[in-house]
Amino acid sequence: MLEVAFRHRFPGLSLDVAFSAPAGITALFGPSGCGKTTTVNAIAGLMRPDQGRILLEGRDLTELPPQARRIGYVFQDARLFPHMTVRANLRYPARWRRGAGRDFDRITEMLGLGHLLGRRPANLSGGERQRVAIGRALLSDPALLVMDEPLAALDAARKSEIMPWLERLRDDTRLPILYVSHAIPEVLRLANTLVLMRQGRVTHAAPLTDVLADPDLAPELGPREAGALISARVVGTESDGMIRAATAGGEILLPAMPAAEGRQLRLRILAHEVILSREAPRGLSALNVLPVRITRMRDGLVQLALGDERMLAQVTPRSAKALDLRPGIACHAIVKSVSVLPS
Ligand SMILES: Nc1ncnc2c1ncn2[C@@H]1O[C@H](COP(=O)(O)OP(=O)(O)OP(=O)(O)O)[C@@H](O)[C@H]1O
Repeated sequence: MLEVAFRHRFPGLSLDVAFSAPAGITALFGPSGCGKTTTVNAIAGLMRPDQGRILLEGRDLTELPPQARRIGYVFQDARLFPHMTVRANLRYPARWRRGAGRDFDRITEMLGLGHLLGRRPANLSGGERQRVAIGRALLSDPALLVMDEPLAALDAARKSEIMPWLERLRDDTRLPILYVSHAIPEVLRLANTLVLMRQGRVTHAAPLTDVLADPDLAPELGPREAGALISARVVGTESDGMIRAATAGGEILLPAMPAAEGRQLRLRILAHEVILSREAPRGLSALNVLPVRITRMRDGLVQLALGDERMLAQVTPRSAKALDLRPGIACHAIVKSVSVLPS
């Protein structure tokens, strides 16, 4: 666990930053200039905040020099040593840090680097170079991994190539990973925890699913992005190939895809893809109608309880009035489309 609480004054901006990052990926998200890099620099020991404390697994980092903090870094550009092979790059941290380099085989296997060990960075793709950079950071025996826009320099194809490796890293290690990003798709797919920053302050820090289902916060991610992430489990395949999946509020049909029974999925349901009806609808082309209860409403966004999970629907003030929508009432959520994220 990383626990950050510090204040700092620059001539143009006062920072007051406080959040915790548990194991898994914590995304630091906010507009340009809100203080993300400054926060990372304070954690790394590259700047000294006016006041505050930074604790990593209960260890106070505040007085430690950067090299003693046990933080592994991955930047936008891989920053590998060009004259060294991949193996030598990966072995590099073990030259100067005791305890580093221990899990060489496990980490190279986890990141799929085995067949690249003899190559030099110039002969790797951008995605492969980033994987080596991640491996090198992990082999420095870190207690925290900081990734500052690690995919920003990659094209879309390379981004989707490296994403599953990042998911594996998130799921296979118990490390807290601080992930700075502007990109909503990356945050949605990777983050467990979301820290929203604005003008030098943390406005919210919460599990990603809570932020996405909160009508007060969801708009901060962008007007078209409001919508929840819910979990589901594959229970069967229909004769036409469509997948039946169980959610907290009942079964849902998903587009055909190869999916074994029992597989866990994460479903992204955008607020503007959900229609609400007070009556059970009939004669609709939409396949998925879920029983829900309204829990909160704010500015055209309605939060719905689906069993013990929450989702969002977007409604116009006119429809909200016509249907007399208010917290506490039961209704039916007609879900026009669902996207499935790997889990
Ligand atoms: N060394 C400095 N001296 C004075 N002001 C600074 C200094 N470093 C940062 N700032 C101020 O702090 C603000 C936040 O900078 P920071 O780089 O942390 O933002 P950011 O959220 O990482 O932005 P971006 O997403 O564009 O990288 C800057 O706009 C600037 O006003």
